[in-house]
Amino acid sequence: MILKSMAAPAADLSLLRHVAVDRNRIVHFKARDFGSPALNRSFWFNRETLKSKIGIKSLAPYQVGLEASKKSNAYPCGLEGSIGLDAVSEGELREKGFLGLRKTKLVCTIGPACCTMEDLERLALGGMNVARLNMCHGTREWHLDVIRKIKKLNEENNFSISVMIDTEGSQIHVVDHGSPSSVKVEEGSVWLFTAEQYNGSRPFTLKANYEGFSEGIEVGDELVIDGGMACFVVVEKTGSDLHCKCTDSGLFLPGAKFSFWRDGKLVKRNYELSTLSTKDWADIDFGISAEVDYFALSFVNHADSIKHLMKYLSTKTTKPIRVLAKIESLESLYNLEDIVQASDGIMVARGDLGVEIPLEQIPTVQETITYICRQLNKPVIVASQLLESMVEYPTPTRAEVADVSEAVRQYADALMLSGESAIGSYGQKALSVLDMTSSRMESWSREENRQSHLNHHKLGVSLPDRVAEQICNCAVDMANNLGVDAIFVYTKHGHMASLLSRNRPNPPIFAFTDNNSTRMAMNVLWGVIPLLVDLSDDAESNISKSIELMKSKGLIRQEDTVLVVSDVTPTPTTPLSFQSIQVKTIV
Ligand SMILES: Nc1ncnc2c1ncn2[C@@H]1O[C@H](COP(=O)(O)OP(=O)(O)O)[C@@H](O)[C@H]1O
Ligand SMILES: C=C(OP(=O)(O)O)C(=O)O
Repeated sequence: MILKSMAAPAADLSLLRHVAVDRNRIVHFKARDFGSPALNRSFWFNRETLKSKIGIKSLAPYQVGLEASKKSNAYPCGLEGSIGLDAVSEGELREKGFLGLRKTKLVCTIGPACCTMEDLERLALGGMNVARLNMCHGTREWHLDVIRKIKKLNEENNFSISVMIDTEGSQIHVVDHGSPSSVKVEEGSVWLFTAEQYNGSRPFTLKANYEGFSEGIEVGDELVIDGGMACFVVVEKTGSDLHCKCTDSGLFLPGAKFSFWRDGKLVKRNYELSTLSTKDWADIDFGISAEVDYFALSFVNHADSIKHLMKYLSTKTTKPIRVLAKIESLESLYNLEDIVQASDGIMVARGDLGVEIPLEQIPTVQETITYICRQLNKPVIVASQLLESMVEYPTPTRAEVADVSEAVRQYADALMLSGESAIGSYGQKALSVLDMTSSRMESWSREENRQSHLNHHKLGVSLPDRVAEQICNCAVDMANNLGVDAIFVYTKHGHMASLLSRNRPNPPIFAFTDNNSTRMAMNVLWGVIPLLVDLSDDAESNISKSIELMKSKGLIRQEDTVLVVSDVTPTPTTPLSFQSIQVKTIV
């Protein structure tokens, strides 16, 4: 067990790395650090520019994203035709060169504000790597329509957007006042919290969504709405109804989440609910038939629910669908390491987490989860309220930009938009802010050589496949020391690609695979550009073919150096299994 008492103010975050900072170091800021947009880009660009660069012709003119002004090492356009690289990465590579490729992946929640073909296309061009569908909202028909549109865009415009289904989960504790807008709560007012279901709204009454919502709750307990939007004390309990007096005024938003606290600690309530509800199982069957790429499982408290779902998937489909665990409860923090081990990746679901642990602990908990995920070689997505103000406003707050930068500085694999894209008026702008902010922080981290602060002594001893792990660690050291332009890796299941990514190398990792599920799964791996290609049993021929193809398209050129990691499995022609590192200079 890694984290012991998250609710207590002095939660044990003993595994949290303390990055050594030399306080006497004199920092010389370079003039170029200031004032210039990331990667010499101006803030807004004409989407037509990128479209024409990547050969997409079907779109109407409108503004989205960021302009990539030409870098001296930009690549010339080559022959038309597919080399298994998606159109957006190919366009970015031509525009900005190897180091200009963004490493941090971007996830967008799809909702009513961005569900037309044109909206989705804009998000794809703006850098969306994964489209998330939250099954808390909308009908299955609506979700299916979105999935079909995304698949059509992938096929017709050579995008590579993965689809994620996020389950509703059965442990959501929600109260509602029955009116569509927010309701003010005055200090001293007494409210009834009831499980009685009725239509419309009643004064000073809130409906809880679950009958047993007040089980184990006592007079004197504190009731906190949405992590602090309003606070109450329980003054009377009648049956399952609670009469609560407001101690800290605030607001009830529709569908507010709540938690109970006693003596400064969260009251753990063991509802007899399983992580996956009947509706969740039906949504999972829906996701299987719609051939989605990931399931994000809500309210995972133990590794068992992840294992259970994985087992179910293995009996229902031959297509590997990756299972991500959402960390959003206190219980999940107690079992964090087991959950990370069992899952294919993690989402730090800060929205619900902020209802269960004090808000001031979220930043350190996020850093700890990110660190543990990297140790255990699992991708991690940082989610919720990254640019919340952009649901309403066209620019983010400075604090939001700082929050995004912090997640990138921590080397999270991916960042996620929720309401900003699903219901906000400025979804594409929010995506471009993520794109620009992460690119800027990545280039700063690279210049500052920050990846050398990663805890290397722990990398290399923590995974079962230690040979592959060591090969990848050494490969990344070599790649950084030699200053190669790109890393190439050939991978069936994405394992070697993830081991390389885990070391957060300076050059981008081009991961060649012949498996489409692997390609889509690699969309959440930091710094990995997946390519879908035919691979033969002959590793050397795969390497030379892909280099030739990239060269013929003008994507690599003479004098570029590429570090190649290959993992050869035994075949009749190559009976030995071996892994190799080669450095090739393009001639
Ligand atoms: N498919 C959808 N249909 C309607 N509204 C949606 C949909 N997906 C997301 N939303 C809206 O976007 C907001 C933010 O999304 P998200 O963070 O995923 O959900 P939640 O607020 O339930 O945690 C939701 O509160 C909801 O209003
Ligand atoms: C991502 C989250 O989950 P959901 O949107 O389902 O509440 C969260 O709580 O932060």
